[in-house]
Amino acid sequence: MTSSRFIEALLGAERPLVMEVKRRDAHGIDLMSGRTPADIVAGYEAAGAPCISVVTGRWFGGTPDLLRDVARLTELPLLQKDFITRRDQLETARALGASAVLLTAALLPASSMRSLVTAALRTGLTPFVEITGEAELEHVPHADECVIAVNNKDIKTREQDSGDIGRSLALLPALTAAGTPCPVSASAIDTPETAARLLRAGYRGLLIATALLRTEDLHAWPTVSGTRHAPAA
Ligand SMILES: O=P(O)(O)OC[C@@H](O)[C@@H](O)c1c[nH]c2ccccc12
Repeated sequence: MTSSRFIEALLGAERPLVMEVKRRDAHGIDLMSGRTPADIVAGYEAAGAPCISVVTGRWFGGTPDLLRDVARLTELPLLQKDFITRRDQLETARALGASAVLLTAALLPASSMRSLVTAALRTGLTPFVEITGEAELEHVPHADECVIAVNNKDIKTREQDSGDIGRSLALLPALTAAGTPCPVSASAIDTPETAARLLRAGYRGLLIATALLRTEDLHAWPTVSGTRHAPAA
């Protein structure tokens, strides 16, 4: 049993999508379309978001203030998405209102990953560890207390590729074997059908920004019970 509010919320959700607030996509294209963070958060809450991700990283037009603003708007557990490399950033994340923090395996030496996971847990934050390959799983301690997410895009090329959902499908058994209670697939999930396919494969959460910020109807995105009853694609 986990003591993580973030993990509990995802595991208990009818629509287990980590809905993301992201100002721009990787190509610099605006995703807000004139809406405020309050408009977006209200839409996400109405669609039953169990938790919300806030991109504070500059590549995507984010700032730490965006996290603070979203934290004032909602009680939902929040994930900070940025490039965390130092322990003091964990304290800051907590102070801004985060419940979980992104730790990106592709960008962190193994020793830093180990110490940041442990430090995050000690700070009361859930590590949201993002990987792109099986070898990166070796450096994740306390996996039973972490969300482990497969990034379908390549962070080293600043996510300018179109992504490969097959990566998530291939890595799910390794994630489960590593011991995370909450395997997540992140990035490049562009349609409700792709989302349903990943949930049917066994993912317990999906992290989506671009497609949700562009969708006309958040309620068209899958729910757990809808997915269970749908005929296999
Ligand atoms: O817009 P998408 O393709 O749905 O992707 C969301 C999310 O995975 C992406 O925003 C992301 C993945 N890793 C990051 C690291 C920092 C900031 C943002 C990210």
